[in-house]
Amino acid sequence: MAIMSVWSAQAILLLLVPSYFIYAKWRRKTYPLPPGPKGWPIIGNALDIPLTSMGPVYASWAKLFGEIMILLTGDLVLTSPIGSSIISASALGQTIIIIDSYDVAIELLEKRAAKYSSRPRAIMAGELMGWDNVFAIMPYSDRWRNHRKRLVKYFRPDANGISVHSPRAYEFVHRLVLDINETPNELYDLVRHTVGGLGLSLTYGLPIQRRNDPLVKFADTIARILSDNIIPGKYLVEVLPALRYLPSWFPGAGFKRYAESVRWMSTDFKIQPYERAVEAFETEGAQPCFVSDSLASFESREARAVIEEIQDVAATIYVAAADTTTDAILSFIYALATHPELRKKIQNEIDTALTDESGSLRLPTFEDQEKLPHLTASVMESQRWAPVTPIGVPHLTTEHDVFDGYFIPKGTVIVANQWSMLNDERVYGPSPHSFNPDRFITSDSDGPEGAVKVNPSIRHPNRIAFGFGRRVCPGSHLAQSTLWLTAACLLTLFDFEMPLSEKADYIGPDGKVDQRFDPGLLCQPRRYSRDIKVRSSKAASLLEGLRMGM
Ligand code: HEM
Repeated sequence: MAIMSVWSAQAILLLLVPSYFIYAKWRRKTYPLPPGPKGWPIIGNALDIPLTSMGPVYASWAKLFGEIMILLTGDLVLTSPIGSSIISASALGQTIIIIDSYDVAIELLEKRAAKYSSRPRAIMAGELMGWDNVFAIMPYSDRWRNHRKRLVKYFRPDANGISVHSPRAYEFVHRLVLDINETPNELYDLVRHTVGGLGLSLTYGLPIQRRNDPLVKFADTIARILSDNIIPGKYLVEVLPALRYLPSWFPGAGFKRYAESVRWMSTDFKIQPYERAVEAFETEGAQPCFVSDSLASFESREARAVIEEIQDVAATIYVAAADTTTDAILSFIYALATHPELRKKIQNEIDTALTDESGSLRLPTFEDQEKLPHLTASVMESQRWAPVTPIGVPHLTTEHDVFDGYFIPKGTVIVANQWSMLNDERVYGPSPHSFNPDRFITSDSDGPEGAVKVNPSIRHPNRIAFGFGRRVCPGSHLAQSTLWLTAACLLTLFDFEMPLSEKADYIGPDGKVDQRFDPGLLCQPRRYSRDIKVRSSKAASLLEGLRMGM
């Protein structure tokens, strides 16, 4: 009996395995890949894949390569593409799918998250330079899940959606406005230093100097090297992984020699600040932080593994938080410096809401958000108009899928074109390339005559700007809180102007990213000159009060 059942099991297997492959092949044949540009043999679309202005270029593909509509006009038959919310391309055998619509992003990245939540292999930055401990680039796995859980637990929001770390955000933002008052020409570096310092303080609890803090400088150097080397397409080894086995001395293996020369950085950044944090726990000046909080709630797993995990997550925080939040703040300042009429409108709103009966002005707090709808709308609009991550961070599929009649193979790189979703006229109204916070404003029927509020029925840009599904940004509450508070404090205290010749939209008239912005993976206005002054005597006395209290 037993032998019979082994035989029949084998026979079934013999029949099933080939049938599975035939079925898989048939399915691939039955369902085509989504439409997209025609590629060359072997290299596919490798020469078409944009390395700059990706958001608008991919959006133009979505318009161009959709289904064909046939128009009959008299004897004439015209064909016109009607666009597609999902398109595909390939580069050296790697399939890439670009999602151009919010609804499709929700369907695939959120509702079918179990298949769409991995990340493409990062050979240069991860495997060769040693940053594979950063969970933002880890594949979908238990290791990633454990790391992410730790970060989510610490960076949670309160009941009003504000980061639980808002007291530390106040401390750093108040320091920032004092520093800008002292050296307004250093605005760019001061914002960077403040955001980095806040991230490191929350992670390691170490005291951070107001300027030129050595830990912030070290972290900043490292983050720049990492972000320069994570650019897709920069290294051939990303598409031909076998190249990673070339010996370092081999001609053309310069990438390996470079990776080896900077590999120490990933180890040092993981170990050094962690050890300093642990030593500093008992010393004066150290504050509660991610490391102290995580070590206090040790779980039953082996100690060494837990410590490694805490070190890894701690190292992830700076690299994920610093550039992104800095860029969001700099884009906001750029937008308001080039739209003086909007800035004045918001400052009037601030004066009305924050001036007490005796006529003195106070600094804004998170409790003021509802009283400052124009300010909140302008923060939302800056995230929509110049999104920090125009094409998000790519996901990778871990199973075959079929969507809307299209085949999406396992191992496909999925790009969510956030820029395109944030420029959807059907959602955000006409002229989406222009900076116009009023698109988020509506009348408030519960308030006094003429009162306005943020329109809750227009999709909040944060719903798109922080990504989707199981990989959605776990630092979004801290980022939003820091951005709103910085914007509110800056507008309360300062006037900032730029020559009108410097005014530009993120997207220029040619449909590409304007030269005043970085056209790469992160959107950042290039260094700009502007004139910053304290805006009134009330603002000056507020700054003086703040200085005395520090
Ligand atoms: C304005 C500021 C920020 C923006 C626009 C932003 C945006 C994003 C986006 C688009 C993703 C990818 C989501 C996806 O794959 O679908 C992401 C991931 C991530 N972000 Fe942020 N982020 C910001 C600030 C922060 C901050 C302050 C932190 C840390 C406290 C943080 C930590 C992370 C981490 C760890 C990931 C990787 C998540 C994973 O792979 O599971 N981010 N962020």
